Amino acid sequence: MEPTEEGFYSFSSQNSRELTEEDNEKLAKQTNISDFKERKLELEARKNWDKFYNRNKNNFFKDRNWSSEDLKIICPDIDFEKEIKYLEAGCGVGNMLFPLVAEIPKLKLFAFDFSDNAVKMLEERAKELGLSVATAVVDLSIPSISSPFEEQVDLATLIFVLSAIHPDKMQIAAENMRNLVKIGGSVVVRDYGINDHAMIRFGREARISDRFYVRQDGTRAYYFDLEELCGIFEKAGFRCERKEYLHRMTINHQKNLKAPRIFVQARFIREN
Ligand SMILES: C[S@@+](CC[C@H](N)C(=O)[O-])C[C@H]1O[C@@H](n2cnc3c(N)ncnc32)[C@H](O)[C@@H]1O
Repeated sequence: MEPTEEGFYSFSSQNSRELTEEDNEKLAKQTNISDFKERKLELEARKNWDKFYNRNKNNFFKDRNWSSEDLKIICPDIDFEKEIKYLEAGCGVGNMLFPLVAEIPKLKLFAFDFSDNAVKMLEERAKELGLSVATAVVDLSIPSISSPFEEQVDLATLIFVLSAIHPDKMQIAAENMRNLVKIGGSVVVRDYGINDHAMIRFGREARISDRFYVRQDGTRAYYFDLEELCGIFEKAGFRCERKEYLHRMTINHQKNLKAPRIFVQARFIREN
């Protein structure tokens, strides 16, 4: 585990991290919210993300500048010199899509999110940049959605999206992704992993169910076990081509704080 830059190291593995005694103490103090509040959060999921984007505009998530290099490693067989139909599913304001197309200009772009505000902000940025992006407002957790686009894509990404969906509806989301991607096409997922620092840090009255939490602003986050993530996509008709936990340690020397971030990352290929 060599530092890759000051205060930061990074590696990937097939295992998440072991919990420390301190982590276990923090987890033991977490308590569940009521069933009533859980149902309310589900009913208001779209509204809460819409409010999130209204409040934060496009300033919250940073452009994911790792996107093109990482995608080329995850999908070495895809020829990015050719036109590739690429969909950012759960696009937010396009923090994956914009840096990606800056590096891979031949991408044909598609994007959707269930937050109207997010999609509007993405459209504005696309217009400023003179980029053509087919956009739609789509809720991935509704069974059997019909594709808002005329064509199925070669490659789709779900970046920190599935974790925002209720675990009971993740299977539906994966099945919907199958309809959006052509046979042989890929879905690349990056999301929060079990035992991530942020999962341990939640306090009382924030746990909805096992590894599923609500933030102060009403948005939710699930922390995945890698095998569980693969199971969801395999059941939806995908083959898992690659899977890993990504380990990142951010260190604040001044405050003497360490934040061991854990993400899951996988590539699924539509089989039939
Ligand atoms: C953490 S943000 C990530 C946004 C973007 N992918 C990125 O990398 O910055 C999660 C996104 O998922 C969207 N989302 C949550 N549930 C969704 C659903 N059921 N259908 C479509 N989008 C959803 C939210 O509106 C939000 O934009």
